[in-house]
Amino acid sequence: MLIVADENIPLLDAFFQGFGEIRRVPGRGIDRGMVEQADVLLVRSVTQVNRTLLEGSKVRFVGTCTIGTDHLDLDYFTEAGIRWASAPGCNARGVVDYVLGSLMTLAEIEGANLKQRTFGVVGAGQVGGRLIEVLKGLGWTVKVCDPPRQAAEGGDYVSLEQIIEQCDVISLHTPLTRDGAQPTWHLFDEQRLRRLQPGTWLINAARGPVIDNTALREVLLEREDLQAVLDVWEHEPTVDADLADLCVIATPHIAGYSLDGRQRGTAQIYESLCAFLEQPVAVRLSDLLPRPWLGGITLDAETDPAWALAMLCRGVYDPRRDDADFRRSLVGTVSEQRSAFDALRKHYPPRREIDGLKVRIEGQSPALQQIVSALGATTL
Ligand SMILES: NC(=O)c1ccc[n+]([C@@H]2O[C@H](COP(=O)([O-])OP(=O)(O)OC[C@H]3O[C@@H](n4cnc5c(N)ncnc54)[C@H](O)[C@@H]3O)[C@@H](O)[C@H]2O)c1
Ligand SMILES: O=C(O)[C@H](O)[C@H](O)COP(=O)(O)O
Repeated sequence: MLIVADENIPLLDAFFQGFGEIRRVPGRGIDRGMVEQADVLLVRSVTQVNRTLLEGSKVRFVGTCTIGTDHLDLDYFTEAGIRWASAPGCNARGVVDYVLGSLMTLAEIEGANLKQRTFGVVGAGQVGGRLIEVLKGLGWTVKVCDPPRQAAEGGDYVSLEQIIEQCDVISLHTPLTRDGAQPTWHLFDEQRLRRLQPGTWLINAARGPVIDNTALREVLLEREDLQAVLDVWEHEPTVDADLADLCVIATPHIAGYSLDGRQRGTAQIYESLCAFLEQPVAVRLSDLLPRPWLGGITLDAETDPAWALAMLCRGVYDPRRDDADFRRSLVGTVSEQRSAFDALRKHYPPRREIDGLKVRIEGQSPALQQIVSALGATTL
């Protein structure tokens, strides 16, 4: 069996060497010639997998080690009888850590009290759902917009217009869709961006085109009160450097790049391939993941809860380093900037998730206890 795989997929040998030959290729450069003789194609989000790439090839299974699937032509897969799998939820916790780290940074910059903010989460799936749980666990006010979920299950949801009118922190966690009843392409267009409440913080760690980037640049130029955090960009790996300049935090699509999340993505696709081939699962991620290294933080019961929260979140992930590295890369020609975007991602340093955090509270502090459990960390 020949497996053609994006060279940036971690643990390729550990999971897939038992199946046959693995041919590693650069994800952005995968072409017809490379996949013609492949039985299995393993990708990440940077490879467009469609008729143009696959027609006439031997590929029978496509696995994307990512949550997002907007780079896959699923209609074509159905037509061609190609089985596929994605990795739902694999790096959701990493994205939540990114949002929390960004909120702590924004709060510090603005001297804001997060308790007094109203949080709007757009998209309540694997990422948004976890984020809502954490924010509510912290006792903060959260409003949720998810029309597909609302239609399917009912529940306590608000409209996007209500999010815009009532929230001063808005975090986007929808897939990128162009068709269907609730398309998300340019969900935040110029008109909606202009209606954001004074002082709103807008966070996008979903997909770049969920916000009209040109309109956002115009609106941010006019309205200094708005703060934008962007991890994803229209036309990646090309980034509008002027827009990045106007953002309070700008990063190169690494919100979900926790080591755990990336390795979990590979593990989930391995399990799907085993199911496709009707083979038993022989390799376990738990045997491969390095030990959590965030063990053993001790807090005194007298510790200020707001300080403790910021310290715990930023101890796990502080977006300021990625922001600084990214801004330094936005120089030179467009082609140099595109290469730098990919290089920052390819050589991303290991980062662990907040679940691995172990906290000892010395004395009794219900407020600190609430924070630790809301974050999903373990109390020692
Ligand atoms: N920046 C990153 O590193 C990173 C990492 C992981 C995922 N992502 C992106 O985040 C997206 C969300 O991930 P997820 O795991 O939560 O996906 P999910 O499929 O579990 O959840 C998406 C939710 O969005 C809802 N939704 C769809 N259209 C909507 C609309 N018009 N308005 C409001 N809600 C809508 C869906 O009903 C669903 O509940 C992914 O599709 C991916 O594009 C980015
Ligand atoms: O959809 C996802 O899972 C994320 O956006 C993922 O982190 C993208 O990373 P990439 O596949 O581009 O390496």
